[in-house]
Amino acid sequence: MSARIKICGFTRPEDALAAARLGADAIGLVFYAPSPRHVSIAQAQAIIAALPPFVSVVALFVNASREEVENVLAHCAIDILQFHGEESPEFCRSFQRPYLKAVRVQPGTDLMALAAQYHDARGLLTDAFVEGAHGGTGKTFDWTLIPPQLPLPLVLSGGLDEHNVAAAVARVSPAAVDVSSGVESGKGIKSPQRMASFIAAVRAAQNDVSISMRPV
Ligand SMILES: O=C(O)c1ccccc1NCC(=O)[C@H](O)[C@H](O)COP(=O)(O)O
Repeated sequence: MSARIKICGFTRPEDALAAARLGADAIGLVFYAPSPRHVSIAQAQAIIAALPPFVSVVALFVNASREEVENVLAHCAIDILQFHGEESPEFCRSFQRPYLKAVRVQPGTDLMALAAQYHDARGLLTDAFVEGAHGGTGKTFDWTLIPPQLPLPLVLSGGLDEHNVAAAVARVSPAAVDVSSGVESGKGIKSPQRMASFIAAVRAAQNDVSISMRPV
């Protein structure tokens, strides 16, 4: 099955519409105030309103309160929640919505144990561990730290771009890839050219089934 493509960190409706037209499966909205990609509820509503049908909207939080998450859910048409901090499994599953749990991977990270704890997640999103940052860093991590038998769908992220995503897909055969910095021309400003190149690279990698390593 082909890897789904999520592009994260939109701040402008026109960029999200361009992503959808280019074939992105999902767009991510960052509800985390310290991020340069943070969106308000009004911005999120405008971005969502610009999308055609059948593009999933992912709302990203970092250690948000229950009230913050519920406020976003009350005002925006969100399909999937993404928890990018130290949220407990109980917190993640308490909204009765599909969710992704993000994990910042470094040597010693036990992804099998995390997959067991967050067993009802729609997927485990693996990002790079960077001291003092929660995400959107543009940094890659060592993909060999991902166990081949991970029991949850893998959403690979962290420093992906049009130049390395084909190798990433070939190496770990993720269920989905997630990118932010790697398709930008500025923080929160997505480049249509870079998004097109990224999506083309994912699709091209998948046509070369001979180099896929993860069993389906
Ligand atoms: O994008 C941000 O600014 C951000 C801030 C805090 C937590 C998560 C954030 N983004 C999360 C994403 O989903 C990114 O797509 C993921 O971290 C990969 O980012 P990048 O390495 O820039 O592609």
